[in-house]
Amino acid sequence: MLEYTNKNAKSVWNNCLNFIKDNIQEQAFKTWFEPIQAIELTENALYIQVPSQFFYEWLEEHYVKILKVALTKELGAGAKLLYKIQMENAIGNKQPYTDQLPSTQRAPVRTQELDVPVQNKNPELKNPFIIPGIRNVKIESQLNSNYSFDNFLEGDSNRLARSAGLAVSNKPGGTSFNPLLIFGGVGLGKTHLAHAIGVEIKDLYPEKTVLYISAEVFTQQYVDSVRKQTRNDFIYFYQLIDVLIVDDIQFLSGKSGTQDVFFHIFNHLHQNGKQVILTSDKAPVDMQDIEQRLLSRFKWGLSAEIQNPDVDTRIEILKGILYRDGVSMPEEIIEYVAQNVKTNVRELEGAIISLIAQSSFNKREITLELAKQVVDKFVKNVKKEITIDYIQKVVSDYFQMDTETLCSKTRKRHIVQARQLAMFFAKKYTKASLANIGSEIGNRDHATVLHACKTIDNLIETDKQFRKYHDDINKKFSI
Ligand SMILES: Nc1ncnc2c1ncn2[C@@H]1O[C@H](COP(=O)(O)OP(=O)(O)OP(=O)(O)O)[C@@H](O)[C@H]1O
Repeated sequence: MLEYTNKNAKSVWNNCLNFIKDNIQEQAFKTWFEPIQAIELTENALYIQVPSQFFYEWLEEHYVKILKVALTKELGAGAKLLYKIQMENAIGNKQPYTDQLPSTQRAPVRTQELDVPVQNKNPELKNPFIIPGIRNVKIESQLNSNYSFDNFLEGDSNRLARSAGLAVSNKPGGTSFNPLLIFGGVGLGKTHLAHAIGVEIKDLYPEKTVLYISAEVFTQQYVDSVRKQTRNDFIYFYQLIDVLIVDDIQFLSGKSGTQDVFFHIFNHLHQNGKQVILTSDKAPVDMQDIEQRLLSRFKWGLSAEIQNPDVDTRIEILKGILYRDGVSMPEEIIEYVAQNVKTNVRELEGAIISLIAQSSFNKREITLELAKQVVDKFVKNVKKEITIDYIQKVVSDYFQMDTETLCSKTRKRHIVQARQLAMFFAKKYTKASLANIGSEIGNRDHATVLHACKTIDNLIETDKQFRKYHDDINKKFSI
């Protein structure tokens, strides 16, 4: 009887596959349909087995319509598709077993059955942090213990983000700040705060699995997992985390595969009351090439901005560094440095450290005169860096593309506009001729550069969003 049913399930499924194959791309068919097994047919319901929960979610997300059409053709209007999820490596059971789920038409993706902690089912998953061949289920947090709340000075510029971070640390997953998105310009302390939250949680809740990862490393791991066909392990791994901290989330921009996988991981964690902390160099509203559904999730919790610190906070930060390094310095020198290095905290740190170094190497007393020399050099050096190369880098970083793309021949509007902005800034901030600018930025002629500058002037006048791009980037050059 079972054999008879199996045979029917298979033939019904085969017919469905033939139909699906004709309607989707070959690679998608291979990836998402070939691994499926038809396992049972009861009246109007077909049970299929899929290799993972992620697989199920993907099918429901992307292929539910075509599945419905195919199955209705085979089994009539009341056709139902039911999924069984294969759980590999179950404890004490070498045989795969399944969790069962109904098909939906974008109904809730998760059901009770799926909420069973993945941990227990898959103790041997591959940890993307571990070199192949070495097994280790213990997840290292990758946190930097030098970054703590104690040495993250509070000021008006970061009060909201810092307080929200503290609240999240005290009750990870239990506040409405989930996700907590910390955003702000370069070198203002996002990474520091993100680590501090993780370190504090580890102190308060040592049993929680906390993981800090940059979006860049996350992307590399995902790409590797696709290459090595360990995508499911990758997803399982991330679903084990209690507190996931992803730094520089804007890096996911334009990477639709990684965004997709992150979306699923995010949903899993969020629905299971796990805490997600994200940092970004822009507010969600300004992120480009990030899928809407992901952006809307970023906005579920709290987006807290870190701004440039005011002079009082800069003084406190400098004092913190001096205290840490056991160096004393006259108040007027600290104030001088704080008043003159305004760009961001990283540069403030850089200036005071070079001042300390200068004085100790040259065995000179730290005087206001020495401070002036160092700061002058420091600030001037930063100014000197505005070259066409630097402009191309800043503009392409801002739009999350590489400089090759910026300079390419493409006519895609957003790339053309980024290129035109780079030309515009090159004209504004360098002494290079139009012809020179053109030849460095995409090998164009002087007329193209002239046209670019006019177009940008015009866009700044007429397009509010574009003006914001211009102003954001311009800030990076005006020191
Ligand atoms: N409020 C603060 N108190 C003390 N140190 C700070 C503060 N804000 C930033 N810093 C220090 O400034 C430096 C730069 O901070 P961080 O790396 O966290 O910046 P970021 O915003 O993540 O920058 P990026 O966008 O480049 O990644 C770090 O050394 C950090 O410790």
